[in-house]
Amino acid sequence: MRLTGDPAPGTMNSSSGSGNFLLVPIPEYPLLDCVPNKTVKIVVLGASNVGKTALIVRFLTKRFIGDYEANTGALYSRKVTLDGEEVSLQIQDTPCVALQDDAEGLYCQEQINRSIYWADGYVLVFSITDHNSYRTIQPLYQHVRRIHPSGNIPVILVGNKSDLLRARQVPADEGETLASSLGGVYFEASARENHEGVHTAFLHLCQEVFRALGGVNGEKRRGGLHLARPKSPNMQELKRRFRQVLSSKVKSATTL
Ligand SMILES: Nc1nc2c(ncn2[C@@H]2O[C@H](COP(=O)(O)OP(=O)(O)OP(=O)(O)O)[C@@H](O)[C@H]2O)c(=O)[nH]1
Repeated sequence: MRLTGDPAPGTMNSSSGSGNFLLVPIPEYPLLDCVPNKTVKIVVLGASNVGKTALIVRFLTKRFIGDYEANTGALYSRKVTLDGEEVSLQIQDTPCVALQDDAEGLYCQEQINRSIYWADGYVLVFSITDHNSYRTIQPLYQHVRRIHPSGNIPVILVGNKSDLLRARQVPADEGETLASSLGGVYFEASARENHEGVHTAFLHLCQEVFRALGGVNGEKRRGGLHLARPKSPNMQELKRRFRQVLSSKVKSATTL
């Protein structure tokens, strides 16, 4: 969801007492200043109403914000310290995805596909109170895989709304099993009640991405995560050149 209000770019306000915060994406410094290879790009994906925006806002501001409008996909930027190094973190909020009637395909806007392509790491969110939102995760992950068919996909699975235990529809062990089948870690969190859980989850993914990109001292692998396989050598062309070299050698031998 998008946060309510239309404040001037670069501002963050709270209307005191009402709990109705106004917030826009806040680049803490111009995106152009971002140091290549020290930018961690994360996208938050999931079904409708699972708390994607609430989680991002909780992570960035330590606050829970209750009033939202439909999400148009905001990009948030922030500096974080990872492995002792200052890194530019960008978090992309997204509109919701939904299962198609056959429950295997996804309704997924083009804007989301672009975000998936752009990102280095993925926060897949469902609500523990909504089994349908849980069922979207596997097809959603497959969708990410289709966009990044090769290589490592840093991912975490977040079961949000853990404060609503009485309404739980997805047991924690189902979340854990699913996360490990995707090669990620499962976190249960409540954007409403708790900052620590949300912080731990996001930071875990940031670290994973940062290390995958090369970390502090490692070889920089930006793009390496998503690099298309190098083209295999063109054998026809190689043979043609080989014949050419051979025939020129034969010619020079016969002319001696
Ligand atoms: N109880 C509870 N409610 C939450 C929590 N997180 C979000 N909500 C509420 O759930 C609703 C949806 O939250 P959003 O953050 O807008 O969810 P979203 O996934 O961005 O929604 P879409 O825009 O539909 O994609 C809002 O009413 C939030 O106040 C949580 O941890 N616990």
